[in-house]
Amino acid sequence: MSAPTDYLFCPLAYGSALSAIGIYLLRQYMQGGQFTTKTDETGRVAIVTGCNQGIGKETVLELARRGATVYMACRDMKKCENARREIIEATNNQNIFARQLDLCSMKSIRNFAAGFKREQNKLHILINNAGIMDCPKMLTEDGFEMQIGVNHMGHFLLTLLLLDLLKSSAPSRIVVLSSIAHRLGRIKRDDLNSEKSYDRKMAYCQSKLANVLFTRELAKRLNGTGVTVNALHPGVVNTELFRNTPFLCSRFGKLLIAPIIWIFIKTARNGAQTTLYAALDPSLEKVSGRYFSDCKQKHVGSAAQFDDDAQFLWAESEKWTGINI
Ligand SMILES: NC(=O)C1=CN([C@@H]2O[C@H](COP(=O)(O)OP(=O)(O)OC[C@H]3O[C@@H](n4cnc5c(N)ncnc54)[C@H](OP(=O)(O)O)[C@@H]3O)[C@@H](O)[C@H]2O)C=CC1
Ligand SMILES: CC1=C(/C=C/C(C)=C/C=C/C(C)=C/C=O)C(C)(C)CCC1
Repeated sequence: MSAPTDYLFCPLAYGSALSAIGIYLLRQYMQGGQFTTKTDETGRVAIVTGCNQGIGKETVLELARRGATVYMACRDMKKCENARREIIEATNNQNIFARQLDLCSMKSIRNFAAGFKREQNKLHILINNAGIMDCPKMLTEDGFEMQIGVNHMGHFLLTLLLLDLLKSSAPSRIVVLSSIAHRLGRIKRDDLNSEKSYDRKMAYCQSKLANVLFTRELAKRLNGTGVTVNALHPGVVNTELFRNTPFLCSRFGKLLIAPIIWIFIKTARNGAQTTLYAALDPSLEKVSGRYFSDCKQKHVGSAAQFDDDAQFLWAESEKWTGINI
């Protein structure tokens, strides 16, 4: 009979142990940079859009732990209330509020901003987090293609409606959740609303490029006001964002692809780290118009460096949403 220690010499056991350690280390590495700087956010007021789940919820949780007053701006009030209750229970911060905001509707956005201004006379942090990806062709209430409508136009209107409050509360920050996908995007000057043709993947990439171009143009316009605006890629994060991505949501995807992706994909908590860094890190107080990933400044894609595209998008966004500053 062989002794149990004989297994130590079995190549198969060695191989498996080394693979398991390798997979573990790779997964740890892929979780990315952590925001560990201690800050006290007591007395600071924040809005986070689309935060009943995913990266947004984890962002609110950490803001709440640090003492901030947070307005959770969500389209589904039942999901928002549940998340709010969980966050209050976990942090004992009672200053967390749930308010309705549907970025598919300019009326809802205007109602949210007006309601917020009736309740608060300060706003220090605006986090444009809500997003959708890969959806079939749909239009918002106001006739915008859904991905450019929610991811860019809705946040454009919301930000401009809140800008006076952000300015009077300076130093204050705007954080825009973009994506590495902006690198594949192109601003379709002749068909921004995808009326001539619609490709669901490219529509997402265009909307995330719009996030970076918006950040670029807004940073210029805010120069000297004490309000900064930065964009970021949170990493590839395990959230409901993939709900419309068929190859991942199919049985095949869940059984065969998901376990491989699991190695590379961040948890929502780790996906929130770059947002928290951009919103809170004291070293970024005067940094504006930049793009971050893994809690570090990164270069934007070449399509995000065209000032004339940024100005075109700004002018179109003003036209579509009927607001200008
Ligand atoms: N996960 C990832 O790998 C990556 C994410 N990102 C970006 O991060 C951000 C957060 O996404 P993530 O947490 O991953 O995704 P989730 O799908 O988990 O969260 C998105 C949130 O946005 C909300 N939302 C969607 N549509 C609207 C709307 N019309 N009005 C208001 N809220 C809305 C959703 O609400 P509801 O629950 O009601 O649907 C949800 O709370 C997005 O901007 C996304 O583009 C960027 C790169 C990679
Ligand atoms: C398939 C596959 C991957 C998945 C990549 C994905 C799914 C990227 C998604 C990016 C998104 C959604 C950006 C959103 O804005 C990894 C993890 C790179 C490596 C292993 C193979």
